[in-house]
Amino acid sequence: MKKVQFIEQAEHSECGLACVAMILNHAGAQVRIQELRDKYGVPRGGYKLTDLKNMMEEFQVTTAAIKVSAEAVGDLKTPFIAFWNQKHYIVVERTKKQKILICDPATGRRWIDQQEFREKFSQIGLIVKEVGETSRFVSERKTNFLVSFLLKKFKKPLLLLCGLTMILQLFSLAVPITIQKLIDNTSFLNEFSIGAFTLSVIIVGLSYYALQTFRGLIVAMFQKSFDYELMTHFMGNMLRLPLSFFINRSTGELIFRSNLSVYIKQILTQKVVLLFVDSLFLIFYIGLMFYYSSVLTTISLMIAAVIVFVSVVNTKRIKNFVDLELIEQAKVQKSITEIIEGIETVKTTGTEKNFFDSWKENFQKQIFITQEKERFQSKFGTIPQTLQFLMPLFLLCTGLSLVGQNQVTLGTLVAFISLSGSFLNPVMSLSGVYNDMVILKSYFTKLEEVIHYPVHTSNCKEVELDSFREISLKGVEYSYSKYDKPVISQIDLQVKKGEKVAIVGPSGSGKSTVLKLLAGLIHPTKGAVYFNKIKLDDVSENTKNEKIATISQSPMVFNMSVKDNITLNKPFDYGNKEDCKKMEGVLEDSDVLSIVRHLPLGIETMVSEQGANLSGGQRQKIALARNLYRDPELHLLDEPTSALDNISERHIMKTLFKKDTTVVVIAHRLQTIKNIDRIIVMNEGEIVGDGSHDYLMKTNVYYRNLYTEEQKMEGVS
Ligand SMILES: Nc1ncnc2c1ncn2[C@@H]1O[C@H](COP(=O)(O)OP(=O)(O)OP(=O)(O)O)[C@@H](O)[C@H]1O
Repeated sequence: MKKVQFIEQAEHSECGLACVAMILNHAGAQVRIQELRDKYGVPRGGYKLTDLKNMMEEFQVTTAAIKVSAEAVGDLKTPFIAFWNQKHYIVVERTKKQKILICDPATGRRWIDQQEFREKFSQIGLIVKEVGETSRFVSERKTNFLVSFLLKKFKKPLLLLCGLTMILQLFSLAVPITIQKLIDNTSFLNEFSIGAFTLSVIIVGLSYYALQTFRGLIVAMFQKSFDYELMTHFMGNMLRLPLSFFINRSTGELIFRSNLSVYIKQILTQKVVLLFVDSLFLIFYIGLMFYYSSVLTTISLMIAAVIVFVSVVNTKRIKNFVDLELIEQAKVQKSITEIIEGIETVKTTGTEKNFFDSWKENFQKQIFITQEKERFQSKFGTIPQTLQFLMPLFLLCTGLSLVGQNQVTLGTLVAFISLSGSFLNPVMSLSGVYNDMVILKSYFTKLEEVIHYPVHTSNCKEVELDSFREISLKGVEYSYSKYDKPVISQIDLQVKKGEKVAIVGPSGSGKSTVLKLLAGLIHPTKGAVYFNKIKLDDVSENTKNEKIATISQSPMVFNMSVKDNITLNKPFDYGNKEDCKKMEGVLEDSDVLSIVRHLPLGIETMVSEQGANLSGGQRQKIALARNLYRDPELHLLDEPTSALDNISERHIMKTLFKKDTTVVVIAHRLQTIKNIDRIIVMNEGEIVGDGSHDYLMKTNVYYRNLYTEEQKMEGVS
């Protein structure tokens, strides 16, 4: 029966997508989860069963959703998607009388018993009815990144490494030949003189030492540059990824992935080079062994075949353990990151024990799997080692009888045993390396998602623009996933140079989404955003960075000085009058002056990680100062003063609106934007009002309601 290729979910809400990918691949449509993610997106709450059905239909795999009891699943055609625990999807791969093999995208492939199945199965399944021809869709494969990366950047050191390893192998080949000559041919030593022989041994020993040292140095150099290149590639790519990539992904999981390069480089340098060289040398060894004795060679080859067989069988199981281990390790990393990031909430809610227990549960699972892996390795991984240990004894027994029959000389037997030891080393390392290659693949798939994630690029040449004249949204719609209702729709909005526009509306009405679209952080699913009548996607990053400055709802302050947080590491010269004047203006306008006045080192005072030594309002002021320092032509501000007191808020808004730059601001207090020229009112993803406060109060029921509600809350009649 064809096995289901297990696919792990990368985000908490993509279990459905992973199950679809597993079923589609099983049906013959080679599709990766990343490709489905790009095509359908990932809704925050996950997919409905009908969405999964529709997706598979697009690949010509017809399915049917059925209600079925846990007892009756044995009659269903496998694999199928099962609704699990009322909140999750898994694939049921096989059913036996007492056991069921499941592929859970969150925890891996495992056999479970009937009782667990009965407890967790939510009695709904999606079974495959028919597989059409066109499902044999083969997506365009990227060339193997690792191979092309290695060949492009490390061809020379790798060749050098292979060359050196080959020379070192030749040394080990020379030893048995010499032993045979010494034992069988006593005149051999006379031909040479003891002194000359000893000298040759010393020279050979020194050369071996020099070569080993040189090889070690090359390995160290290769590891350093491989680590550097892979990580810079990973980080470079990660920073270029669109915001949508990070929206539903866990920080801990991403950190965990970035750390995998350490293992990859170790496996690559210590094992893969050996694999290449060893496989070349096996042919030499076998040839020489045959030359010495075909009977003994046959015995050695049989033992080697058993070793390879056992190792390959073991490897499959070990790969399973490694996949599970990686999933659990990532979970542990995720929970640690979450606890550290949310330590304030953990403390204020008094939930230290709950978080500790949840971390402990994950950690226990992780170490349990590691222990299972180690136990398996000690039970079965040692079979090849035992055979390796026994082989010289087998050879000695058979060899001695051959010596008795004068078929081989004693010297040949001793040389053969030494040679077979050297022959078995590559066999052992080959099977070990196969193991490592399989593990390497598991590690690498985790990095690959970041490395291969498509970066949003424009088809046209990017346009540089001198100045900002207007920004507009035309017929814009945005949804987080294909089957989700759009969170905003039919948005037409034009903001001209110099305008001050406020966006207001109830929570969840789509204000931040509009702002993110204007900033180019996300891309419309329908319609387009225009900057000076040019599609925003076609405008160069340079222009966007220069002309637009955005503040998100929870701006980040970094672990650097207040000054560096404002300049974001751009050069700032205290000796330069203009730099100082600009900074003074910014500090005054953003009211950061009131903060730094009380700090011991002024603007050189260090801010803790994530601004932990500042108040929420102080962090907002610094973020505003950062925007002002950039001196953009368009400010996009998402509730930039929500944590500020009324006085600071009024001061900041007043200075912002006084400037001749264009400002689009989402406001949570209507009082502060009452006097602005233009207010956009949003409700349920649509623009329902556009005009001045007075105009909207007269004509717009949504705005009037918002305003009067606020007035009531503030106790003004
Ligand atoms: N990552 C996400 N995945 C799916 N839906 C999302 C995601 N982020 C936001 N939404 C949904 O999009 C809709 C609009 O959200 P948005 O943040 O734009 O509203 P908002 O008006 O700015 O709200 P608030 O005033 O509370 O900030 C909401 O219904 C929200 O639940």
